[in-house]
Amino acid sequence: MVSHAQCEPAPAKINLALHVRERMVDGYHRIETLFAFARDGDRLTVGPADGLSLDIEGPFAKGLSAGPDNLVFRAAEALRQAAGLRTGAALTLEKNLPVAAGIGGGSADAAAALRLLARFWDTDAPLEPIARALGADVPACLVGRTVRGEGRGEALTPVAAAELSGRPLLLVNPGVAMLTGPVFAAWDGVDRGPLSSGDPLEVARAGRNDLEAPAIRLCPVIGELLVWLRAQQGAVLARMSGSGATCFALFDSAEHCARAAEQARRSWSWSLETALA
Ligand SMILES: C[C@@](CO)(OP(=O)(O)O)[C@H](O)COP(=O)(O)OP(=O)(O)OC[C@H]1O[C@@H](n2ccc(N)nc2=O)[C@H](O)[C@@H]1O
Ligand SMILES: Nc1ncnc2c1ncn2[C@@H]1O[C@H](COP(=O)(O)OP(=O)(O)O)[C@@H](O)[C@H]1O
Repeated sequence: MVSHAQCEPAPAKINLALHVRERMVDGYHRIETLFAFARDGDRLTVGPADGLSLDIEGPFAKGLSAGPDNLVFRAAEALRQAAGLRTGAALTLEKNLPVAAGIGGGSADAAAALRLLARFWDTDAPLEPIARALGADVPACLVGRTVRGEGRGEALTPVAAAELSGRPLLLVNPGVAMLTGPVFAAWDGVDRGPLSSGDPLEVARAGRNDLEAPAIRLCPVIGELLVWLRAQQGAVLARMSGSGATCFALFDSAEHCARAAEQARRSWSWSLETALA
């Protein structure tokens, strides 16, 4: 029996809106985004060991390296070094989220590893700098609540989003892995303006995902998925997350979400019926 202290959820990340503002001199793009999290995702467990080890199980374990390049492993190594520890950990990742899907699986796993191992190793080494070094989405995943991200997405401002919590959410992936780099590279370079501020649902609805158009150009089935999601009864907002290909819909009721989820299971490669955290 795994105790609560030895288990940590790694919830799926959703970009409720993602505005691309400009290409910076280092080649990266400055973005403004509204991050939110699902109630479900991957799951990480830990047990005692002399060295560091990682096992991956679950529906998306296949093809994912469990070696030192895995973000869980990199997070564990970085924390061990920052805390000056020599202790090990036997980690098991239950990989429920598709890989390279725009829902931050790797970033969520890295953040979960930091939270879990800080507890397991009983260290108060600051986690935020480690998160920043691991990837732009990792600081937001470390917070794990609705938050606004600027810069590369790592400069965070908290958002009051109590009314979003529990909102029925459907995630759907058409079965294609999207690499983030080519999608940014296919952006047309037009700054369509900032993300507004205020009520997060209104900010999201008034916003856009500027990576949708380039992702659809690279992978037209994403456009078909968005048309399908927007036609579902009770869908109040349907959009692509991150660089895709996963798209999400927020629903006005759990019943409408369940009905769409049932259809999605028949029509699309992967889907997850959940709610916003
Ligand atoms: C788009 C977002 C939105 O949350 O999520 P995902 O789709 O990855 O989940 C993130 O900004 C993903 O940020 P990050 O995790 O740093 O992306 P990486 O995989 O490191 O980036 C791969 C490549 O994409 C390009 N890239 C990435 C981020 C950015 N702000 N500008 C870029 O131009 C760069 O060419 C980079 O080498
Ligand atoms: N624990 C992990 N889970 C998923 N991907 C990982 C992990 N560790 C490293 N990666 C690598 O990170 C890349 C991005 O994956 P992921 O975080 O799932 O997608 P995205 O950046 O689209 O949200 C993948 O191509 C994969 O090789």
